[in-house]
Amino acid sequence: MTPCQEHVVVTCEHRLLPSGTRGVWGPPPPPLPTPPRCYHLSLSGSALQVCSCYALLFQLCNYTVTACYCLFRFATMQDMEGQELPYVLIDRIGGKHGVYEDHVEFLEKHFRLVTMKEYLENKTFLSKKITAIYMWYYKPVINEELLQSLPNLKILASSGVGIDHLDLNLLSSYSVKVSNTPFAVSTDTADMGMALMLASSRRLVEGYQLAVSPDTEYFPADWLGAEVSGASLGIVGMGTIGYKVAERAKAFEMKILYHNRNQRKKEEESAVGAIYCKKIDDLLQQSDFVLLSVNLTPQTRKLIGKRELELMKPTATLINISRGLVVDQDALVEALQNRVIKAAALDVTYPEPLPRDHPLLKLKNVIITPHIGSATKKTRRRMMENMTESIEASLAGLPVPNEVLQ
Ligand SMILES: O=C(O)C(=O)CO
Repeated sequence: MTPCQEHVVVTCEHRLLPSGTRGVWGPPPPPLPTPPRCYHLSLSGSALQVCSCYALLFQLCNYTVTACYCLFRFATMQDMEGQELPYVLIDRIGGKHGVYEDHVEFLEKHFRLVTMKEYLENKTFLSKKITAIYMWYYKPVINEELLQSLPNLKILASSGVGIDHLDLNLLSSYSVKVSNTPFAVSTDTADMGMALMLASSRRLVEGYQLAVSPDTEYFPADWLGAEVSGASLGIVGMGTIGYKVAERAKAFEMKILYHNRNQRKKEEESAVGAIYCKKIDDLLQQSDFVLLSVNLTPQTRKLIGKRELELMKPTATLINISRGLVVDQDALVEALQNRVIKAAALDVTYPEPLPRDHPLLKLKNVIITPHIGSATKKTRRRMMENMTESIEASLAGLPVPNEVLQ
């Protein structure tokens, strides 16, 4: 027998569960007032394997199993015969901001996907059907008009960890739950922080330009980088991503300082050798690299301004993998032009992309990447799977994995 999937929950009932009931955690629903009958469930692939595995188990225990209901993660599931898949609104498939084409096959096993275009063309029918929004990279844009038109909307699953693009109060006023994918993105985003730190300190972009330019002298003595190994790193925002950066920095034998709303547990600090700075100023004054990995909130908006940049060492580099608005960008341009700090490495800016004539694009001591912290194939797939799980759990009335709580 094929082994069952992880996280399988099965309830067996001698009657079919009421129509519309999906998998249930906890006690089975009350029996229906109709006599027991044998029902055929249309299940395929791993769902069937899970069911037959449990059916056998219950038969062995002398139960007559007529309906076997299961809910499981990461498994192919086909609904009961005749029962519709949940209608889920997406912006579009493919293109610049669309759901990835190679995710569609998976998604369509779980949902009836409705693109924005389709929705607008057939609003009367679809507005009552849609119970979830799958928000892939900030699309579709959510506003009051859309929320008003979707009376049965239960959940908005947003890709990535940042939720600064969402009005949580508005969503909650429509009783819509929100989920994100913080754990799926943390490893890659931490890697990106390290990549930016190394690229900036060792002048990788300039080095590349030098290497491909036939006219430039190759090893000028004044063209040296700074060491990452052994240097001090100040992490502002020690959440999942910040902590993963610390784990990586430990391998580079860096001195790690961090500033966070709450101090981490002692054992977590000692595992990476991180020292807590209650005051951000202390971290700014002592760090060779300052890495920003905070969420963008009203409290962190322009957290790093002229005053904070002036507190940093003139040899320091600012790395931003959080959100552009955490930094006062005008103040940063000025600080970089006047060598108040040495350099900046930014995966995020505002706006994104920057206008082509923006001064940040002209400075040699800046490297910029186009917000690619989580941009790997594996991570994007995991994000999509996490979003699917959250929608399914929410529609089944179960606790929602990665629910964003206000
Ligand atoms: O997940 C997010 O919000 C990111 O910006 C990752 O880079």
